[in-house]
Amino acid sequence: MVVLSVPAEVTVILLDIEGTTTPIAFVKDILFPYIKENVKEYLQTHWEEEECQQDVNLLRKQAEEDSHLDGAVPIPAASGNGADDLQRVIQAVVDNVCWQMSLDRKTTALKQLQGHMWRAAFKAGSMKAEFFEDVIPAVRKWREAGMKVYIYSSGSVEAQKLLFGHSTEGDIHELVDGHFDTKIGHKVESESYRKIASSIGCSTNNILFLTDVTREASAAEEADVHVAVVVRPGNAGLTDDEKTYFSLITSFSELYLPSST
Ligand SMILES: CSCCC(=O)C(=O)COP(=O)(O)O
Ligand SMILES: [Mg+2]
Repeated sequence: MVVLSVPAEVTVILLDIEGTTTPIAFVKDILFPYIKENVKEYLQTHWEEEECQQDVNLLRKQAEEDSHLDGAVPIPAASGNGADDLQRVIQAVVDNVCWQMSLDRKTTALKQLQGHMWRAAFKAGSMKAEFFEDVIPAVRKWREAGMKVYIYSSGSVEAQKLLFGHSTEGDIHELVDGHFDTKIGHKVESESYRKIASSIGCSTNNILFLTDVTREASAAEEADVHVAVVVRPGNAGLTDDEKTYFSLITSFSELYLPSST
């Protein structure tokens, strides 16, 4: 088995979710289709609620920022004049969400609505989050060795907590010390990793970030964060240069903590 030694200065392990702790297939085949199939009904049912209105307002603001993009879908304000007008606005929100999802966009607006929609499915028990089988034992071991474990995903913090609270292995939220999402900044921007370190109260070189996306690994590395790229079944392939440049692991069990036995 390949072993990657974790530098002694590392005290925090920061984990991506999709493609790292969790199969991309779970996200693409279960989480995302749930949104596409239910978004219209969700909006119709929850439209009058404060939370739903905040989600729509954020999506509308994002749509304004996206107006220069090819295929962008604007979201008009509701005039308050009748059911037809309301249905027109709801359809625009649906089309905007589907357009963003077709591009796998990671905007805070999209991720916030998705998190609110998944809440019902997870709480009803009709959806359970999948984790690769090495993840939970490894995280337990790291914590026993004194490591802190944080999550940094484009999925909203609320959605992340749903995944850890409703997994196929039960409620495992206590394995995580804290969560970050795109509200702290985008995962391909190095400043996000500096802000995360500052929020945790450590230096960037105390963090080891595990992700499947090399652009995220490069951004973290630029901020002096240690990185390893996680190669999982179903992940996008890496170029030969990426394979040579980055430390690669195929399972969390390949990480060796000098402080553990
Ligand atoms: C709570 S994760 C839901 C999946 C998701 O929406 C997503 O964008 C995953 O992105 P990641 O940064 O974990 O690769
Ligand atoms: Mg990922």
